[in-house]
Amino acid sequence: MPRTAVVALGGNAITRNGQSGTYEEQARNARAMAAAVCALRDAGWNVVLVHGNGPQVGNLAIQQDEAASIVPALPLFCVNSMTQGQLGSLLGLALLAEGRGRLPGVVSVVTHVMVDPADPAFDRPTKPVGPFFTEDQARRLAAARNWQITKDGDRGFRRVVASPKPVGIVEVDAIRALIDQHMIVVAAGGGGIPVMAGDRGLEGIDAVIDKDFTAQRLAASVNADALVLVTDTAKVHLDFGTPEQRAIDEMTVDEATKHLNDGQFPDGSMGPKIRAAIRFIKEGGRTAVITTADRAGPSLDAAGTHPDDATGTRIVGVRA
Ligand SMILES: Nc1ncnc2c1ncn2[C@@H]1O[C@H](COP(=O)(O)OP(=O)(O)O)[C@@H](O)[C@H]1O
Ligand SMILES: NC(=O)OP(=O)(O)O
Repeated sequence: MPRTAVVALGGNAITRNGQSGTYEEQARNARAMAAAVCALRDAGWNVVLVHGNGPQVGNLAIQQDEAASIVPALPLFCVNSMTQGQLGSLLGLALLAEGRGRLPGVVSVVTHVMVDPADPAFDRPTKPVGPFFTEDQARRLAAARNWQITKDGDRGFRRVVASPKPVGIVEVDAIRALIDQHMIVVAAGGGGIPVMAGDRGLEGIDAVIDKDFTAQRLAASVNADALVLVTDTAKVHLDFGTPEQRAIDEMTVDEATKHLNDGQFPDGSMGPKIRAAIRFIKEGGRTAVITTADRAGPSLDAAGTHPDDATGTRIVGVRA
């Protein structure tokens, strides 16, 4: 019986730092991702892919605003659903091409995710979306468009939007059924389309959910064996960005919690990945990995035959 890995893929891996987000750039990046996912399949894993959408949802929201004098701008929750379609297609095409003749199928599931409208995150936007700006540009845009902005590491300034925690995945039974058919499933893209219970059923609510947290919730819901958080850095570091920075090959949940409490992992970037990994293990998952796409397979190799320079950072309950 194949094991199941839920793989979270950062939106920044699809539109990379310094890229403007053209279709060709995104398709090229998706092909690299598809090769890594197919390698995981070849190693015997069922794969559920949860893509991010930070750059894409922010870009698309700007396109909505810019065109608002000609056609109505649609709300942010709805723009999230557009990114699921666009990125689901992009990744689907890349996976179908890469896995030609080897895959039973690739299915993208439009996925809604329940959030709590009383989540304090609605009063404190933290999720960076869209392009990077200089401080001056960002301040002018914030004033003109009523944006909140933040410094995103040393990469520049970005718009931030509310990012509530995912509390439930509406289409989870359909996702489970597709995993049982050994399909590659693209699900809960962009962290899912945020919804809450309303008078007439579920209603959209404007926010962008963190895809690492949603990937963890989905992984727990489908009893996944592994949670793989793919990003643009091969390993998590201590004292990241300082002359003393050093890579971590493996951390126990206790060690990860201590480093998190020591402020080693910032909220807008590495923090959510570490929190998602810790929660996954605490809720019964076996292995969580944070790394680049090409190192995902070697990092999940239970035999441990790969050298440290081919693997990422593993988060485990206790050291073997
Ligand atoms: N302790 C750390 N170790 C490694 N990377 C870190 C650390 N702290 C912050 N980062 C930053 O986190 C980034 C990954 O987070 P983010 O860009 O939000 O990921 P993604 O969009 O891929 O989900 C890395 O590119 C790196 O700049
Ligand atoms: N929604 C989300 O978490 O997107 P990123 O991974 O692009 O930040």
